[in-house]
Amino acid sequence: MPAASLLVVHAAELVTLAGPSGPRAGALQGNVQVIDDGAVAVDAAGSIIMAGPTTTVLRQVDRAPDALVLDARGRAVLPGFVDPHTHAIFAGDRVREFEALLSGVDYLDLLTRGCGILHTMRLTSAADEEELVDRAGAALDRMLVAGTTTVEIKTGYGNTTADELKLLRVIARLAATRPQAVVGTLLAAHAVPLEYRDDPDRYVDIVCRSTIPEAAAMGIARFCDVFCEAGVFSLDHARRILLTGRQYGLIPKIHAEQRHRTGGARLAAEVGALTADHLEHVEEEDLAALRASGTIAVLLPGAAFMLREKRLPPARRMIELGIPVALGTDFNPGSSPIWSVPVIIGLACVQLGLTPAEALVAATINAAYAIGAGAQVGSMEPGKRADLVILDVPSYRYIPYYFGATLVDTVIAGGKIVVREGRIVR
Ligand SMILES: N=CN[C@@H](CCC(=O)O)C(=O)O
Ligand SMILES: [Zn+2]
Repeated sequence: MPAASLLVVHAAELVTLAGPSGPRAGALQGNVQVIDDGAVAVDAAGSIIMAGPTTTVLRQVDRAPDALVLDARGRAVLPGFVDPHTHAIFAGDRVREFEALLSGVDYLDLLTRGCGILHTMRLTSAADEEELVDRAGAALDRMLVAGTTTVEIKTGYGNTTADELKLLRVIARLAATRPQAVVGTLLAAHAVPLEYRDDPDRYVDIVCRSTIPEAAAMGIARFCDVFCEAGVFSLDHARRILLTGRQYGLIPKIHAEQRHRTGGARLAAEVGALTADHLEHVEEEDLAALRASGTIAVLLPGAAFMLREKRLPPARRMIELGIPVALGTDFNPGSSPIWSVPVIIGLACVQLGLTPAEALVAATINAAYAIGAGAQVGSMEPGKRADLVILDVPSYRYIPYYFGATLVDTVIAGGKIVVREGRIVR
């Protein structure tokens, strides 16, 4: 066993999330594994050596001479949050559009008028790589302060193949320079650019014949996603895009049944998508298909909240059926300008009826499996990346209870302290 170079000891509650491998479903959805007076030992390479009761860890793990010991008395220690669904690379914002939404304008009508996602696509396509790295980096800093140590980032605001490839380069630069682990997703089919409005098939041709093959060759994206929605990309478009992505080695993911039921959830099951995301408008037979295919439901209550969506995903029914549920922020400038996973946990409890334990599983280990990183992050287990969050409260149960509050004191990413007393350590 290597010597510990960092030890966190005497946590009031060490919430390890340790358990059998694979996403947690049904009765296991709420399996968080709490150790009172717990400790975690981290090696010099930034991996977890052991998590357990403080007395056991101190007895069994040797300490390097210069080891740093953090006393977490009175505090809860959790694995870093994993955000499995963000659109974090964009230029500008849509604060004025938010006011239009509040006054009753429909989110999808904005797209029809060339606004919404298309507005962000224009600004993002015009921005250079440097500016986008800086802007997304600032967003990732905010996420870090809120406890996110692993983040999935989608492209999707590029107008052309070249713009989408630019966004992939931004993802690669963020992955190389930020404290968080970053996972990339190609979302070339996010909105039909205005010039293809009358012939969306032609745009889908470009996505399938040029964007997907060229993007896959870069080796940056791991997943291929599509916004399957009435008036955006049809079920047939989505099928073609996801199958083409799969042919090029990109694992399917899908924005499904967000504003209307279009068959996206059943398509997810058909093409073996790892996740189906949103799912506000699913019906029982869609859930049966997801259950049968083992697809993870990624719920995004921030978007439903900001868009004042009346219909919410049937999270309790999903858990009852044994569908693993994960949570994401869906951070983006339109439907969810929310970067905080704790806020999402609060919404998931209050609006979707998850227990705090179920929501925590959804935002850590299940979110990790939702981006294919369940063996590396999402729980405190030997060999995993030492990503830890120390709260300034004694239990994870306070996260939804003190809704919207900043309870994160310290964040450790890959064994390094990156946030202390709520501030980034440079
Ligand atoms: N629904 C599609 N995509 C995003 C919204 C992106 C935007 O509005 O800019 C979502 O997941 O909610
Ligand atoms: Zn999204």
